[in-house]
Amino acid sequence: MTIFQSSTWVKLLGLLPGELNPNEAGWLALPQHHMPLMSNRRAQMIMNRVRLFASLFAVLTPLWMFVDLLALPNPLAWQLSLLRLGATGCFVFILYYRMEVTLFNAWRGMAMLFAIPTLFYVISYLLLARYHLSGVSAAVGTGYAFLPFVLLAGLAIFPLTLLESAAFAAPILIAHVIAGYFQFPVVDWPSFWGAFWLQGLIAGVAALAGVCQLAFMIALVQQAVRDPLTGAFSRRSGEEVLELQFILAGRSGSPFSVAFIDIDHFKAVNDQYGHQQGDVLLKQFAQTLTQGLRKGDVLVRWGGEEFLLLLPNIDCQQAMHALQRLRRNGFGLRPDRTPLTASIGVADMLEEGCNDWRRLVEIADQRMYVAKQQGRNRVIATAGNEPPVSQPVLA
Ligand SMILES: Nc1nc2c(ncn2[C@@H]2O[C@H](COP(=O)(O)OP(=O)(O)OP(=O)(O)O)[C@@H](O)[C@H]2O)c(=O)[nH]1
Repeated sequence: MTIFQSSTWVKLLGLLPGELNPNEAGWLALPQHHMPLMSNRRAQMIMNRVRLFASLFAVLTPLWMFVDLLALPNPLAWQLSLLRLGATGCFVFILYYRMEVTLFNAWRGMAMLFAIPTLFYVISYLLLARYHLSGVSAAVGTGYAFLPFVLLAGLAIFPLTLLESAAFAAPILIAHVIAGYFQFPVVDWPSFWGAFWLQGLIAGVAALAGVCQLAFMIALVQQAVRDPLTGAFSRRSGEEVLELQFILAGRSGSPFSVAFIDIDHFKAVNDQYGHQQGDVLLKQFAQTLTQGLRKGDVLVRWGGEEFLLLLPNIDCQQAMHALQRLRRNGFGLRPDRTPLTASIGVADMLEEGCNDWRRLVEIADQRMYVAKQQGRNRVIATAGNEPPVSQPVLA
């Protein structure tokens, strides 16, 4: 049993938005299984907030220079002012540096953003430690010691997993220890460890805030991307995922198959048993199909009783095997207890030499029609002028 299946974890999940199911709870701890659409939107959000933070620091950092010049002795005031100008330049650089929206680049942006004030803190701490300040100067000097607290609190504005929060908080906590280490003989150790403990607490609260943001973001993305009846991806978000996966497969040169699935004789269910019963059947069909999918496979409700299955990293032949497995599990039962069946057309991006996902879907759709013409309840995966490869009727 993993930690994500434990009863404590499930109880904790009860405090989170209902859109998160236990399988997705691990998304709050680690980023590696997030669906691409979710990662993309999160990356965009993190990059925007990095710019927001950088613009705030780009304004506030030089402003404090005047206080330093008025309150601190020279050359300390000038050294700190130069340090501030350097840091401001770095923040402005982050503000205008454009990067492709990927999660990796979002992490890079955050790393740069937090590295600047962390270094600033260590250097300023070492400069200030050379002076015995008193009165207003001492008060201004003490203000520098609060920077790690501000940075740790700042982590709270990012929708991060627990692992990411820990990774970004660690260098700030380490910087505090390094600053203390360099001043070993003169540091007041009880105050030092008291401050460290407080920083740890703030890091914990910020991590919680980040995870809550992430949970609500996942809930909103789920609501926005899912078809409310079946829980499959809606057509609009499905097109977005399709485009993204198509580009990724094109870049890596790996196969990418799509299966166009149309339920057989669905109109008859509506006509004989009513639209509501038809809805129940659609829901059951999507749920059964989803249960049999591998991680990374995506089911899209393309329209009415038509679904599109996106199968990254597998070619037509492997897709046929996957579909065979799904058909063996069955798609549920019709109201008269006979098995529900579907006609399926499959196409692989590499095999078809497609450079447009729309064309790939069109080919799979045409093959689905061939399956219908050949008597339904089968999978067709080769071009029309070749002998059709169809699987035997299972129902
Ligand atoms: N209950 C319900 N029915 C829907 C929904 N969307 C589309 N439909 C119905 O799905 C039926 C599709 O019928 P057809 O396209 O004629 O196809 P079919 O009866 O499945 O026959 P074949 O595809 O040829 O096997 C129509 O009656 C639509 O009204 C929905 O959300 N709920």
